[in-house]
Amino acid sequence: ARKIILDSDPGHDDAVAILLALGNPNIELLGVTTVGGNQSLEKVTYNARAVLQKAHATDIPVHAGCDRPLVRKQEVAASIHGETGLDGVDLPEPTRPLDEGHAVNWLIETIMSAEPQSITLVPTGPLTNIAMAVRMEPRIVDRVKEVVLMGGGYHTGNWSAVSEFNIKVDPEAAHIVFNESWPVTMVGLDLTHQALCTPDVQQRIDGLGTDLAHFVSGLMDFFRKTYQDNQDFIDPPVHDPCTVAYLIDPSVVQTRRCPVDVELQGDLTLGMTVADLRGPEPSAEECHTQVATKLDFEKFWDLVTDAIERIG
Ligand SMILES: Nc1ccc([C@@H]2N[C@H](CO)[C@@H](O)[C@H]2O)cc1
Ligand SMILES: [Ca+2]
Repeated sequence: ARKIILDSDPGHDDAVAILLALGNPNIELLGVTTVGGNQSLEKVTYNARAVLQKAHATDIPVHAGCDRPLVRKQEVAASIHGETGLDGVDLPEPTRPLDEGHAVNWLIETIMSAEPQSITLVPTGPLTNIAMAVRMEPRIVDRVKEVVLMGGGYHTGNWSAVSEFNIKVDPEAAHIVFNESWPVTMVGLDLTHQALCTPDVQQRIDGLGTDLAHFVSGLMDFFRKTYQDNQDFIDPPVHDPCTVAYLIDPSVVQTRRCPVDVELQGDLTLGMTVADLRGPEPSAEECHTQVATKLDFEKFWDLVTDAIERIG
């Protein structure tokens, strides 16, 4: 199984990413680290613990990380995820205490003590923790198998005309992550806006009939409402689990190898992930970054539904 660490800011779609990682047998979730993003660090950390509790996964460690971006002031997405960061459902009280120690230290220790190339980093929030880890221990870059992150977009934005929330709230951190030599797969909005939780999809999940299934359906009800009210979508795009789905079955997500860098200076373009799609596709030796382009909608939702069913 593919060993992964989810660095997240739950968040309705982060919650689904956690469940997909827990429920799919091809993924071994080593732990969850949290970062301030969709809501405050305190709130997203509680949410991560509560989602794991909901899935009876109290063996999974949760470490809290950075509570704000490296340079800029914190910006949350309460308009989308609500005041708690996971509005719309009742959360169980976590029984597992928050794990001791800062997430950045745990990330470094875990990666440096593991078999080289055995751990995949899956960030689904702002990249503050990952950037800090790289600066504290540069050797993790060569030991991590790859980074598959939800963030950015090469032809669209959601927090400005051209930039995506996870990148825009901490563009300096993203610049660090994209410019290290490790393999980076950017699962951006171009891909994740295809991962719509349509009423049919939601009914299929709800129809599993379990408490967890109804919980996920409740998350989607709230997410649909905020996406309709604030982003002019009919159905909510469930961004974060697209990263895990790609790791489970690469055929679910088509990719295109290309240089990607992050804008730090632009007035209009701050946080934009600029992908150079011109010319022939470079090789992996020439270019360490690739972007996700096309989702296999049916396969994706099969994986999500199957994972929820397996958790029970
Ligand atoms: N409008 C909006 C803002 C932030 C997010 C969160 N940031 C990423 C998508 O921009 C996902 O990780 C999701 O958790 C989703 C929608
Ligand atoms: Ca997220």
